[in-house]
Amino acid sequence: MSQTGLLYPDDSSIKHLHAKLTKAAQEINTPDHHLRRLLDRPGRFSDFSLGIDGFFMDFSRQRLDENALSLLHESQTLSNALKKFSEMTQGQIVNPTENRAALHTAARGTGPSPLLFKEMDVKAQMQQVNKKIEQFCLSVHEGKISSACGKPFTQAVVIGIGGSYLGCEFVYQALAGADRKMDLLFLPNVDIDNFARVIESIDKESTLWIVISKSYTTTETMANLNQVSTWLTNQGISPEDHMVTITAKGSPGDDPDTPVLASFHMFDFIGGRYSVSSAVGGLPLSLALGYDVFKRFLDGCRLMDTHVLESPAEKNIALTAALISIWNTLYMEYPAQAIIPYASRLARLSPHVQQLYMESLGKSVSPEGQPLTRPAGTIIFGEPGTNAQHSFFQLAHQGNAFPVDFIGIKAPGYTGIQALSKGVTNHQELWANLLAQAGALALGRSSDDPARNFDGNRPSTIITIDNLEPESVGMLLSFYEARTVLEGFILGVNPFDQFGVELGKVMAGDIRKEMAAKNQNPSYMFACASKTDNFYLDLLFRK
Ligand SMILES: O=P(O)(O)OC[C@H]1O[C@](O)(CO)[C@@H](O)[C@@H]1O
Repeated sequence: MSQTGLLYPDDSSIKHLHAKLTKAAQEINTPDHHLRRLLDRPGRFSDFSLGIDGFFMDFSRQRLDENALSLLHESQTLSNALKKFSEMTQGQIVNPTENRAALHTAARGTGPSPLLFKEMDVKAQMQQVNKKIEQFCLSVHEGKISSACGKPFTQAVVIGIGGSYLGCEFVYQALAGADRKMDLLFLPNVDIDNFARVIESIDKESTLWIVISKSYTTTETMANLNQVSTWLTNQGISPEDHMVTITAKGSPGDDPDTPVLASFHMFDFIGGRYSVSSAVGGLPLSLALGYDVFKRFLDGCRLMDTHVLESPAEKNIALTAALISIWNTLYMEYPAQAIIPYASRLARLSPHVQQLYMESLGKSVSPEGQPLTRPAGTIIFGEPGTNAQHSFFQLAHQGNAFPVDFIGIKAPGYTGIQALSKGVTNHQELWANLLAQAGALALGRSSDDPARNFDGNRPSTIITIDNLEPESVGMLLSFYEARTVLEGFILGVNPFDQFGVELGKVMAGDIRKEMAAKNQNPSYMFACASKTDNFYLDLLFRK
């Protein structure tokens, strides 16, 4: 299949489509295409919304019309994005720069059975890992596996960074309503105060440490592992008696002689930012909430996977969202995108999607190494509503506009007594604000006082899920994964490599060597390549 993408430089059909999309954007930027006018069109809401059981997406307040949407679908056709997505779930090499497949979908059972990859039955291997997780967690919960101090494990701390914790933290917080079997804490940052906060919050005698690192070389994670091990030993606890690892087969951490309570494999064909449905999420979430909850989360992921694989393009929710993202970034030229869940339990969704999207699409060359016509991707940020209204929505309404994904939950987790204030419950108040914000951004309100004038015409999508049960959270996670991957395929980038994170690591290594020399020899004179760095090291080490 010939490779192409919306950002490919030399494809004449792409150039022609790009010109049509650019013209369509110019039309949308005319007064008779203000959202006030678009929203008045007959059938606007029904034609610009899509849904499946448990997941509804209303994009009627996005600044596009039938013409623009139809042209955007042409970009999907030209790039064969949906076909490529399907091939991805079957184990084809979709990460050519690392010669890898991307089989995060197989971790929840999506794709053919058996799913053979390099003579390995991938699904069978993953089911084996999940079986091991289920059995280990049951033993911990039943006290058959307990701490070296003879106590049951009641808390677990994930030592991991990036995709080795962000997705897990998002899902753990989202599922806060589930019966908690253990508390889960996270130690991602090498900042010693992150460690300090964690040890203040745990009982060391009943805490299990979960080291998660696909490479087992990430400096921060290895430094935290060393810090925790040193602290435990100093506290009279043998680290290996309170530790499990999750790492790739053959990584430095995958040493059968490493004495830990248990070790679980992750696979090199699952990238960190796509790994929460693998053991990376499976073990911590099953320890905290029970394996059945994790299994229900996987069921939700698979439901959305199936929709993306089986629905026709014009009914495809994740594809449509990917096309809208491309439209807003490339043609409407918005500077960023916000994810604003009107649910405090989804507070960690945008940090997870930040890595998922920006580490996947923040590229400037095609998988074949061709410079793209412009760098891909945009900035993702977000906070829960209604908090965001009292933080940065001033700019959303009257400043440099940006599109918003509003996420609403039909039924909150809390089912206790609910007071009425101004005649409504708090959950209803939450929804009143969500709907009002989307409306105000779209419609605005004219005023003779310029400071009080709202020009509106500011785009948003409203995503509604039934609740914060595991299945709903799984659908939401898979939706953003699929939206990211499809956008990458359509643009013509490899969504699965991340060489951009390497230079900083190398330069930190050079500075680290200078610091280590000083620690060895206090009279050492810093000799960083950069005089600025020498200034800061002198400052840092000055007594
Ligand atoms: O799981 P590892 O190998 O420690 O990597 C942690 C994170 O660091 C990154 O590799 C970026 O440096 C992410 O892609 C990854 O999720």
